[in-house]
Amino acid sequence: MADQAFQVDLRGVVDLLSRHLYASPRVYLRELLQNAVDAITARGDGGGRVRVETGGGALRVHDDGVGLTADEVHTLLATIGRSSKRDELGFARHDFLGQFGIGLLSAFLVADEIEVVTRSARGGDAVRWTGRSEGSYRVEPGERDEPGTTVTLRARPGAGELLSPPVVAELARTYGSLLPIELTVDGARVTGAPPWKEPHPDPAARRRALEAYCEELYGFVPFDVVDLDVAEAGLSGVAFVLPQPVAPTARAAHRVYLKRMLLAEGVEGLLPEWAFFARCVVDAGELRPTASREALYEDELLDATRDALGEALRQWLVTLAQTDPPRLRGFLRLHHLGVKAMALHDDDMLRIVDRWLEYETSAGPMTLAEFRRRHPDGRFTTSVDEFRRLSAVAGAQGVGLVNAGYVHDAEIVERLPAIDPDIAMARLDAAELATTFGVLDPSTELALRPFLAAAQRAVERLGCEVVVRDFDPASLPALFLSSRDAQFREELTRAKERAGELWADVLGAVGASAGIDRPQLVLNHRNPLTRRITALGDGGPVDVAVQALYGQALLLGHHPLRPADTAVLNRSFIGLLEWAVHTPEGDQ
Ligand SMILES: Nc1ncnc2c1ncn2[C@@H]1O[C@H](COP(=O)(O)OP(=O)(O)OP(=O)(O)O)[C@@H](O)[C@H]1O
Repeated sequence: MADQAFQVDLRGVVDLLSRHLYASPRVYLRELLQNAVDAITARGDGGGRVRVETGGGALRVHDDGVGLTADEVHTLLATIGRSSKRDELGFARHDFLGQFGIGLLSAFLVADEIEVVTRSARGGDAVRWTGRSEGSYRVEPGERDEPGTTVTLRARPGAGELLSPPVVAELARTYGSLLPIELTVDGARVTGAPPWKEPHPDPAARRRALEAYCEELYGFVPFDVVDLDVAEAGLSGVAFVLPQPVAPTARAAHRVYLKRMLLAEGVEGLLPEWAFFARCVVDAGELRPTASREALYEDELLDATRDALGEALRQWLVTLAQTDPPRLRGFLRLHHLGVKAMALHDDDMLRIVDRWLEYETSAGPMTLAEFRRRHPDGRFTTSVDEFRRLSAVAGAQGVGLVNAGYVHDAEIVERLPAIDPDIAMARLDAAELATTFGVLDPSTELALRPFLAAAQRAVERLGCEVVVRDFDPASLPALFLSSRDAQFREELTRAKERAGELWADVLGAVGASAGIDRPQLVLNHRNPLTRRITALGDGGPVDVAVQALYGQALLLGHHPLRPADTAVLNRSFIGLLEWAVHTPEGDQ
């Protein structure tokens, strides 16, 4: 028995295409334009015109391309999935836009009947092919003098809008305005050269034209325009640098043309992720579309292209640093996050960050390079809270401090030796600040002994050690210092409680050698209030006052509050209230 061919009801296939392949029925015009351009390419004698005509509820697309012979009409237009544009291996033939053999079907998204009148440039008579959406077609002699093809669609009920003159004109402009042929809609020319290839009298004029193009497309005047060229991918175009900061998580969408036909306006993944500060418009001859022709096909070439485009943007930045530092600073103010992300892997970017990006420091905002010049022995903090807490104290003591608490900052500072091995910036160990606090003179120290003993008792249970020092700023009554060493020791204590005897001994030995180093509550003798508290006599509220200073120092430093801390904070507050409003005994 002979093999039978499948019978396919086109309505099911078209339904499938419209639901799952194409984002919108608007693509029908793109597919018709694509076929017309491919036919012109196939004819191969240069020139070529495509005329689109609207009116009377119908759409006509005329091309002076290669056309089809009667035989070709039977094989190509009657078989879904049959394309004349693939070679035996199934790869897309390089010059064509189409390759899958389903494009023409998309016309059924808007019409129930497609008519193709065609005459082959290779000879033979004109042929008329009429296909219907339920799957039947008819071939008969057609009328046409010149080689080429005319496709006619009549709007199906409900699809009239999509074939109306203004919508057709808009669709033709959207998809086809960069096509390398002459495209007209009802006589009006739609096509022109890509704006980045248009000739201009001088660079300033070109720049103004591209800015205007960006404003028309995206609604913003770009911070800068970067030319893009990736020979491998046959790609050219421009990147517009955004004039506003954007969230790095916002997916950057680019306008991509393939062989001068618009692929989509919102193509993702064209640039490396860090380059979220740029929007591109590019045309590529070698990149491949997915079957829906709405996204780029992920392959090695796209990978390599992405890298090359990233390199172009990186080069732009390096050049800006060399030629126009004020503009570079302006750029960094907007897009420091992207640049910092680059600096994690790229030495040139790291140099730019080091030289040009301003950081918060204890001596005001300045670049890391400037900071190192002023404070060869400076320190950095790895959290914003720690910086806020300690910068005034550090500054007052001549210890330079950089806030490296924001995203990527600590890693960046730690990576600086990659660009200069002599750069060594250490993390701040909060306890080291205490050692540079001014000590009191011996007689004051002696006089404070009884107070210190009482103060120590008041916070003993909280695992903290009280010291009195003399430091700036005088407005700060007390400071809580938890050194990493101290945290290490706390961890040890906890581990010891968990571990068995054997390990406890080993850990104990480690602990002993680490020295006694508890978190410190440093009371500031330069602060008038603190000074009055240290002078409180036996009957005074030393307990609650010291606990209140402890609580306040914790809050000020954004330290996490343990349940015991919260309890002490409450108790001291109530205690102080009682002192404030207590009734002298005689009045009762
Ligand atoms: N305007 C035209 N002039 C000449 N041949 C055409 C024209 N339109 C369609 N054809 C022929 O019909 C075939 C099928 O067209 P269809 O649009 O379905 O697929 P395709 O363009 O090959 O691929 P794709 O699915 O990627 O668009 C084409 O390969 C081409 O040979």
